[in-house]
Amino acid sequence: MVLLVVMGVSGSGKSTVGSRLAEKLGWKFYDADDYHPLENKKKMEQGIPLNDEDRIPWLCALHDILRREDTSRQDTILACSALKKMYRRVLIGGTSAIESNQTEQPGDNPALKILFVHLDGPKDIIAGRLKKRKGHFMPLELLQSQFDTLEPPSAPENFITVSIEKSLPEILLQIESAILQGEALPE
Ligand SMILES: Nc1ncnc2c1ncn2[C@@H]1O[C@H](COP(=O)(O)OP(=O)(O)O)[C@@H](O)[C@H]1O
Ligand SMILES: O=C(O)[C@H](O)[C@@H](O)[C@H](O)[C@H](O)COP(=O)(O)O
Repeated sequence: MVLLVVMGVSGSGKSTVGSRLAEKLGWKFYDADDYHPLENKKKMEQGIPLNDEDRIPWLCALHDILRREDTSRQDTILACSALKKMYRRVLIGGTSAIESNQTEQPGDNPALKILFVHLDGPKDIIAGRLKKRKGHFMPLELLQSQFDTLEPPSAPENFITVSIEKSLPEILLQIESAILQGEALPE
């Protein structure tokens, strides 16, 4: 059973890659954008970047969704910016990750095993794609703040990095191959 979070800055391709992969594999798909409270969306629409206070409750709600799917052994893909290491810890451990600053918890609430797929690429390419994208609440001027906030995943986090300069089919194949090689099962 696999829990996969496709992460990266706005416009890196999270929703596209996540939904296509879920469709290809027959897995469940969630887009974190659908779970932002209205205030968060309004803020972003006005060109104001979100802060930790705005994001933590949203990430806790997303953790609860992943926890539920994990309990029912449902392979699941979530598209979520997850820009900071702390945000990824919340996705893994929920509120206890904030309280204890740890992801490993004993007892009946163990940390979730998540593979983070970081869609990584240069700002100019992403800006070009965002300019072409229509009907989305996220304005282009927030892209710099997304890059400023981004803490790319690093060891010992469980992650792979995928270049957004590849074609979509190549990206999907790289992720599928990482899953087959057991990258999603760190123990
Ligand atoms: N590998 C890719 N090659 C070319 N275009 C892409 C690729 N991945 C995503 N796109 C396009 O880039 C834009 C942003 O992708 P999207 O999935 O909305 O990003 P995000 O969910 O990270 O904000 C979309 O118009 C999408 O079609
Ligand atoms: O944490 C955040 O600041 C937001 O989640 C942001 O990173 C996310 O990207 C928006 O939801 C915009 O949506 P797109 O990522 O689809 O542009």
